[in-house]
Amino acid sequence: MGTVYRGVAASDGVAVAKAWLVAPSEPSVERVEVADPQAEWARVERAIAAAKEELAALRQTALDKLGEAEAQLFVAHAQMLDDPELTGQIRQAIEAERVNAEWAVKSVIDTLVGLFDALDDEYMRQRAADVRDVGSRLLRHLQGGGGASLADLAEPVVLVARDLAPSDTVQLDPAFVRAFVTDIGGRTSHTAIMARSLGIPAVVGLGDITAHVASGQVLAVDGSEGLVVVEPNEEELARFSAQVERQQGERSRLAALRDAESVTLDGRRVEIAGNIGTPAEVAQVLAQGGEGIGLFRSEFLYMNRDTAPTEEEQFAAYKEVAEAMALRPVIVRTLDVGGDKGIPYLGLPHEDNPFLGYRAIRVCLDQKELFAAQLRAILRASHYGKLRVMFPMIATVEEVRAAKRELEAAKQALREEGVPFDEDIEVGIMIEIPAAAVVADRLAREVDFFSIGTNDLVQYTLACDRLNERISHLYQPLNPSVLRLVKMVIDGAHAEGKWVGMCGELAGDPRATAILLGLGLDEFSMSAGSILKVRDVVRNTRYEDAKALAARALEADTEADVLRLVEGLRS
Ligand SMILES: C=C(OP(=O)(O)O)C(=O)O
Ligand SMILES: [Mg+2]
Repeated sequence: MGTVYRGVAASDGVAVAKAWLVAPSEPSVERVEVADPQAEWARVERAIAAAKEELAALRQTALDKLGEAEAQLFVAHAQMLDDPELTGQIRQAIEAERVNAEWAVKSVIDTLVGLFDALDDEYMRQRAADVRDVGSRLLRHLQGGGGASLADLAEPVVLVARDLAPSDTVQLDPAFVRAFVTDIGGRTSHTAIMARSLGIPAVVGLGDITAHVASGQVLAVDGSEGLVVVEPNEEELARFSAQVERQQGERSRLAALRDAESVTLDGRRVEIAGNIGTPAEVAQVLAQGGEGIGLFRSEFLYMNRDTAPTEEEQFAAYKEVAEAMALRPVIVRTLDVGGDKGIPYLGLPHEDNPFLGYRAIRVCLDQKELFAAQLRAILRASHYGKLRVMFPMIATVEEVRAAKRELEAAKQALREEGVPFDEDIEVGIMIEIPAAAVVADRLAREVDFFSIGTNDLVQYTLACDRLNERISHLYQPLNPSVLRLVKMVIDGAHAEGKWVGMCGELAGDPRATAILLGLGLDEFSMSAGSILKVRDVVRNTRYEDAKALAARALEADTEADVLRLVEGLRS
């Protein structure tokens, strides 16, 4: 039998392929005295040129696949290699100590990383990670070239990594990357969300899988169960291969649902939409038959750059999405910064409890100019499609009123300037804080719709950090406590004639679909890769049965009991 490891099921699907260790433990670098320091420096110059070429290619890939914001990261890395401060220190180390290039690069990079790390500040830690990334790239080129680059993959593999850096994820080609498994991360970490949107099976939070696997070993991965089998025996291999085949058949069956209606057997219609972070992701949502965009995480436009995007830049991005979706609805969520989403130039202070701190709507209501630029951009773009605006992290009725006042002020200014926008643009809020769920009946009077953000709602309800794998057993989206809150939200909105969507990861979990239908959810928004699976469940469920199931789930004692109820309905 192969050795079995269990982690967090992050992205559905099974795969069998050889392991490929990403950035295996740093190549060892020895200190060697050299006779010709000039020749060593020339080696560094060649390595820098090669690294910059590689970064330019990465930037182009990021631009094509993800958009300008992500591409900026690679520009920043290339700039670091041009920084005379950095290159000067490397050169000096070579000349003064008469040491080999590798040693000089490693010691300069290590010192810099140490300095940044010691500052205990989110921005500086990110800088440290960037410097480390640039340093490893340089070392790789000094030690004989780009052999370890993911872009060079030529056969199907399972990636094995501590975590995946942006420069890794951007290169993932589903044709070669059959699955990935990582030491750290939870179901809602960015790596996991990325895996689901690419439709790649993944298991994360495995602890130290990188220490137990060598490149070339065969791995069988079950992303739905969170299982990894290292060197499976024949019997296991046969079982997994049969599953892979079934999965391929299932994929073609689901593809036929691309243009089908999202309607239950007894006629209840819901909307199934996609979540995106950049305009480039719209294509994936449309390819999977998404009926709208239920969440455009606008903060991605603000990341990996040194200043906030201007009103014009934002306008262009929102307009692009509005037009690409034609008249299908698009919900733009205003800036959700803070917590796990750092944006250094906004000058957010260091906080002991960032998830309970200065973030999202709290920042926007405080930094009014930042907010106004975004609201103007969204309103202007609303003229070109069917945009809706949504405020994140609402805890109180006053916050909604204050946010709406800012929106009204932006509208008034545009009217005075004669700039066209959709006067009837719908306004909604995220329900992701338990306080908001509890007073949903009151909040419903203030807005046109709600969208439930279960990623945060679950962490706040169970007091369980969504990124902490040590307590991932407590991160229970189907815990009856969460379901009861969801019910309060839906009932509160419906009583006021308002509709309710869900854009947290639970909306894309087919195990939850029948319960959410039964609770009365009107719109489901998820990673593109889940759309067809959820539509399939909707089309095979009777609304009347779903209501009965939901009623029983609300009375269950535990999440495990809820899951057993779901299994009962399915079998
Ligand atoms: C959709 C959500 O927002 P994010 O994951 O961006 O915090 C959520 O909290 O469920
Ligand atoms: Mg959230």
